Amino acid sequence: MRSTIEVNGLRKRYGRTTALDGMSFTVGPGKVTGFVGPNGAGKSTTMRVVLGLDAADEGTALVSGRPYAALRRPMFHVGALLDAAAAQPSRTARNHLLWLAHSQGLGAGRVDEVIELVGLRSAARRRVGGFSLGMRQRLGIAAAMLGDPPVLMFDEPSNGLDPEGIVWMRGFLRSLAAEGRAVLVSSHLMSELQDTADHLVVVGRGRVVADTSVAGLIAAASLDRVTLRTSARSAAVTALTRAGAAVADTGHGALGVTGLAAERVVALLNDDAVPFTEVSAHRATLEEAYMHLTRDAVEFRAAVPGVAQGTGRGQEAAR
Ligand SMILES: Nc1ncnc2c1ncn2[C@@H]1O[C@H](COP(=O)(O)OP(=O)(O)OP(=O)(O)O)[C@@H](O)[C@H]1O
Repeated sequence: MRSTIEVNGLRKRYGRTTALDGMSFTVGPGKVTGFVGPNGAGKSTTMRVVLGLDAADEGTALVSGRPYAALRRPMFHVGALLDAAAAQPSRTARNHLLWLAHSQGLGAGRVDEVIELVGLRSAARRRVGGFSLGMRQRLGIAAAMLGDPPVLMFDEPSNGLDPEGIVWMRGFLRSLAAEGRAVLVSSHLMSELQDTADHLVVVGRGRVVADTSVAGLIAAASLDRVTLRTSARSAAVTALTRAGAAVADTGHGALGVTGLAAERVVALLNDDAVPFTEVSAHRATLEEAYMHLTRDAVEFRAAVPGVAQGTGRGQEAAR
C-alpha cells in the first residue's frame, strides 16, 4: 500500500472567504513534510478536508490512494491531531484511549504502548481535565497512533509544549518518518520546522506557493547574493556593474552585490586588479526564504478593508 496524501485542486469557500484556492500537493512516505504558511492560509481547512471533516467545493483529497470516506477502519490508515485532544475532562487519559481503542477492536495492550510512546505513563491515570495543553497534545498524538497508521497529520503539534517537549516532538516526528510513514506537520512558524522537516509545502491564500526540499528553498533564496569588502569601492562598482550586477552599500563598510555568483565576482575583481578583503556568498536563513515567499500572501491579507496596512506585515508573517 502507498503511504501518501494527495491533494489535488481543492477549492473551498466559507461565505465570502476563500479558504482554499486550488490547493494541490503530495506528501510522500519516509519523510516529514512541513505544511507552513501564515495564519489563515488554509492549512487546517486542507487537513479537515483530507479527513472528511469538511467537504471541498472542488478537487480531491486521497489518503493512500483513496478518499477518506472509502477507507475501511480509517484509524489504521491515517492518524491525525487537529485540536489538542478533545476528551471528556472527567475521564483519565488511559480510559479515554481505552474507549477509542475498543471502538476499533483494539485492546488495552495497544493503549499502553501508545501511552509509553508519547511519554504519558506517569499521567495515564490522571483526569484529562487537569492536563496542560502540552499533555493534551501528547494525548491527542497517542490517540492518532492507536491504529499504527502509515499516514499521519499533525496540526501545530508543538503548541503548548515546553522546550523539552519541543525537542521530544522533533525526535518523535523524525522517528515516524524513519519508519517509512508519510508525516504532514503544519506550522505558521518556519523556525519550528527547520530542524524537523525534510520537505516543505509553503502555502498562502489557499494555494501552494512553494513545494520544495528545505535545502532547495534556502539555495533558491540565497542565489547570487554576495557581500564584498574592498578599499577600492568605486573601482569595484565599475567592474561589477559593467558585468550586469547591482551593487549597493549595505552599511558596516560592506557592499552587497546581486546578480553575480561569488566566483564571478572574484574573477572580475582580479581582472581589474581591484583589491578586496572579503567576497562571501550570502546564505539565506530559512526564515528569510519563507518571509520572501509568503510576503504576497500577507500583503493580500493586509489589503482587506479594516485591517491595518503596511507596518504590520512583518509581524503578520512572523506570527
Ligand atoms: N468554519 C469556518 N467558517 C468560516 N471561515 C472559516 C472556517 N474555517 C476556516 N475559515 C477561514 O478560512 C481561511 C483559512 O483558514 P484555516 O484555518 O484553514 O487557515 P490556517 O492556515 O490553518 O491558519 P491558522 O494557522 O490560523 O490555523 C481563513 O480565512 C479562515 O478564517
